Amino acid sequence: MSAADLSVQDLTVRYGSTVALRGLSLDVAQGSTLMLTGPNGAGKSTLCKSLIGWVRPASGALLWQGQSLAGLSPEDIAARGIAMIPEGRHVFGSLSVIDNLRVAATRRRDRAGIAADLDRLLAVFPMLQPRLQQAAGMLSGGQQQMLVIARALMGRPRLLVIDEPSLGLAPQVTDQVYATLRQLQAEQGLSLLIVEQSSRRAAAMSSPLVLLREGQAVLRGPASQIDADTLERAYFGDDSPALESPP
Ligand SMILES: Nc1ncnc2c1ncn2[C@@H]1O[C@H](COP(=O)(O)OP(=O)(O)OP(=O)(O)O)[C@@H](O)[C@H]1O
Repeated sequence: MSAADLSVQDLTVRYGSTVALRGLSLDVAQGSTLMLTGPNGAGKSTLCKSLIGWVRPASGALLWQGQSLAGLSPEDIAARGIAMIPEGRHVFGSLSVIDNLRVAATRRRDRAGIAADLDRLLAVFPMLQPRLQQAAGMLSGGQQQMLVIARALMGRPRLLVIDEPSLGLAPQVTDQVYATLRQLQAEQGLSLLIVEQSSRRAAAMSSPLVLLREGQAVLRGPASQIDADTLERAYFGDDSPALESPP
């Protein structure tokens, strides 16, 4: 098994008196995908925000390639290769598609590298090519999702954290988004942590899966080894299945 790129250890996060994560531990292996699922309020977005320094944990550790992320600013974390796409597909609606991509590279000085990255990304996201001069706000939901993924990749992350990529998308469009993510992973060895509120969609990725409820991992394992009934019971909390060993 590959080394863990990301290791979350006994993480607790509080918002005032609300405990959003209670001693959560999980790993994302290098170049692999971890699907994180669970009902509303389970703590999924809180984990994403903790990883990129938007939220400070009360206790526990976040290790990236063996180094602690404690106390680092979001900019420092991004510079170490972690990017997050928050829920809601935030494109700059009045900017053109190409300018949305260029904005992501404003801190880079390597013009040739930027041009090469744009070419590479447009090969992965061909639907953006004929729309480069269009306002991003005019794109369909699926195209906007592709654009925010492409934009995040302009920073050359090693780990991409995506909060609810399928939100509001038709199933067929969601399939295209996932196919593109798989292609990126195969080509670039990108590590992925993907939040999916739908446990069925999360399980369909046949990757390791962690199901959160009330800030705790109540089920985990390779999706192929978790049957639909067990998944549903864990999700709704009717009966807590025994914890399996971590993926
Ligand atoms: N800024 C905040 N202030 C106070 N409580 C918060 C804040 N953000 C989240 N919470 C609470 O923390 C808990 C976890 O929320 P979080 O958004 O991480 O869950 P989630 O699994 O992502 O749910 P959803 O899918 O609804 O976004 C919830 O009880 C939520 O109400």
